[in-house]
Amino acid sequence: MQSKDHIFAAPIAQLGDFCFDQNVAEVFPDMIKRSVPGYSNIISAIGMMTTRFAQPDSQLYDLGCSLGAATQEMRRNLTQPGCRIIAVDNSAAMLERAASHLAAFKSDVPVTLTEADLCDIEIDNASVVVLNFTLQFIDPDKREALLSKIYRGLKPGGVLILSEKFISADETVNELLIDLHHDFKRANGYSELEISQKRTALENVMRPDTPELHKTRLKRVGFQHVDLWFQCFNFGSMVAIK
Ligand SMILES: Nc1ncnc2c1ncn2[C@@H]1O[C@H](C[S@+](CC[C@H]([NH3+])C(=O)[O-])CC(=O)[O-])[C@@H](O)[C@H]1O
Ligand SMILES: O=C(O)C(=O)Cc1ccccc1
Repeated sequence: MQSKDHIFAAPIAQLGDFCFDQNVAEVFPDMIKRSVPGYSNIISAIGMMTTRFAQPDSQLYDLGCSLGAATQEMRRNLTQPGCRIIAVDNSAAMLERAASHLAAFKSDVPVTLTEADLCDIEIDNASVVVLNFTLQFIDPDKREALLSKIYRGLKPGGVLILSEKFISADETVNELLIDLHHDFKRANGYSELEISQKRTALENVMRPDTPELHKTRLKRVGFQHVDLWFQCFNFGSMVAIK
């Protein structure tokens, strides 16, 4: 049985910053499905891109893996021999549950779960790197260094799939996309209170960039081919090829 997300359902007197603790890990599959438009389409496409971009005897990275949804989809779609998936998160609660979720599926592909800050890990011999809604939680001043490290760790022809919440440079469109996202959450059963409390809790921890900034930065660190391949409201996914 999967637990339903009621984290922001009751009024919270002293609303702290959102964090990926045990309570969030417990309800995470329900939370992400009801909160992120296009999430399941993006997970499927990560599998499809794995089939295309994985190179024999290389490493695949799932950075900010949470419960390992992208890891599982990569593992299921991996056809090349000699590969290994490295799934990294800095939340112990998430990794604990990721281990049991992944153990529920049979697979010959080795997966290493690593508890670490993405800013401290090494990336090497990589053919596929996934940042699925994770870069938005990294300190904005550290984003370019992280992307540069990923670029250097990728093999020629390797791919980075970068999914994010976006802001729009046009204020009117920005407000429209935020409103449409709130409509999406309402349609998925979240109340006004849940929507507004979560919005406040996320303010200091999730700092989205514009798609234009993402594209310029990916090119600046060296990626030759960069574009958006999916967008639904203010959520989307980019592909960057070395
Ligand atoms: N500095 C950091 N170092 C490592 N992990 C971090 C850091 N900051 C945040 N995280 C981790 O990044 C994940 C972001 S969720 C990713 C969903 C997943 N990719 C999915 O495809 O289901 C997205 C969301 O909840 O919107 C959380 O598990 C954090 O613990
Ligand atoms: O719920 C929201 O409003 C979001 O922006 C997405 C989200 C989903 C899961 C954890 C944190 C943020």
